[in-house]
Amino acid sequence: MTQVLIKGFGLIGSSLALAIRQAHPDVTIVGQDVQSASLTYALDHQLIDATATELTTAAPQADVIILAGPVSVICDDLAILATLPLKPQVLITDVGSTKQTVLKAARPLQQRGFTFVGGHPMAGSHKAGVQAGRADLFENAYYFLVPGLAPQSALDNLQTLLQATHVKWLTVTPKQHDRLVAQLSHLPHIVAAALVNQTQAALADSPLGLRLAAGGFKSITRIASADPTMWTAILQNNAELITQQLQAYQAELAEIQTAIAAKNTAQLTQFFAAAKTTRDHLGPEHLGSLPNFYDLFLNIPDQVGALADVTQRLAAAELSLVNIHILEIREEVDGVLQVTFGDAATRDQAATLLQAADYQIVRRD
Ligand SMILES: NC(=O)C1=CN([C@@H]2O[C@H](COP(=O)(O)OP(=O)(O)OC[C@H]3O[C@@H](n4cnc5c(N)ncnc54)[C@H](O)[C@@H]3O)[C@@H](O)[C@H]2O)C=CC1
Ligand SMILES: O=C(O)C(=O)Cc1ccc(O)cc1
Repeated sequence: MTQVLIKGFGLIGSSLALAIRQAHPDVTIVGQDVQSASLTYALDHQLIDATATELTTAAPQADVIILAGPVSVICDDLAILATLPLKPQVLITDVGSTKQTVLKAARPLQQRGFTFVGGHPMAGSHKAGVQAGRADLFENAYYFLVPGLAPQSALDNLQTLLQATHVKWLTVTPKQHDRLVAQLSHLPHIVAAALVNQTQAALADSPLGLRLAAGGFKSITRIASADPTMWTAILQNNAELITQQLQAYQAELAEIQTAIAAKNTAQLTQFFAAAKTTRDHLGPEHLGSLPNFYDLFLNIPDQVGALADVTQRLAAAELSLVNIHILEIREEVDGVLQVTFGDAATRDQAATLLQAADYQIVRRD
């Protein structure tokens, strides 16, 4: 029976596990993570069949190894794998957001004759952790494959294993990959985080400050909620290309600053018109890549039927939810219920409906 080892069992690792389970229920999935709570959750929810504590002992048993920790950890793991007595036919892959340093780190492994295929799903979320995992997270998204020295049969096997992700496969070189994602993903994350930090500082003396922000600020900065450890590793592993693109972006900002100072109406209008034309052709957010999901967190009383009451109210109003999850509930203490929706409008309608029924909404994101 095929055994798949997934090291780094967070958002991406758990979402891939769910997709593998869907298409290949007979595959044994072993999870490894530094956070034992993630593995307990994964076992409890049947995302994995077993846990592993050490790569050194788990990897030699595996037929497929998926490295899904932060990029820096993936590079370290590849160096360790090169020293282990792996199965000769093992297929090793990763999901890291950068590819040049990853492929470089895979060289010793390849020199020993093992097969490594670099991978990167262009879908995800600003949310981290095993509990955010979804089988349909990658639907319609592009999934980069960076074969390096791997034969076509290895790419075919990986695509078969991950067929339930319903991604669009795209084979690229490490450099092509890193250039594309520096511009489309890494630079936007820097811009979002910089905007949040600068706004926080600029409005520090305003009593309501950031809480006054409308939808525009929230949608352009959503990805600033992403995991800091993951993004530090990404920036360090794609530093050169990100630096070049940051310089080009700063030049764009300087140009618009000059146009504002010069009261150059034509240039200002052209600036927004060009962006609007390009953005309008991108299509709806849920098609193509980067699906999103929207959460409501509400207090629920420790009473039999509380969960059913919430779901019945939503069903009666024909508000469909993607997932529902009790975060904590202790005897005689209120619990927090996380209800996930496919779009912001449905989530907001659900919030209004539940508030009217005296449920307290503690957070939405
Ligand atoms: N979040 C996203 O939207 C996307 C992320 N990626 C890439 O996928 C990888 C994983 O990202 P996520 O799943 O989002 O992050 P995550 O934070 O949800 O999961 C990462 C997991 O790795 C574990 N981990 C960290 N160091 C470890 C170590 N030394 N040994 C074992 N486990 C370790 C963490 O405990 C965590 O559970 C990263 O390389 C990221 O760049 C790729 C596409 C999208
Ligand atoms: O949530 C979003 O919009 C993202 O941008 C997700 C994402 C994060 C990292 C990647 O390497 C790919 C996709």
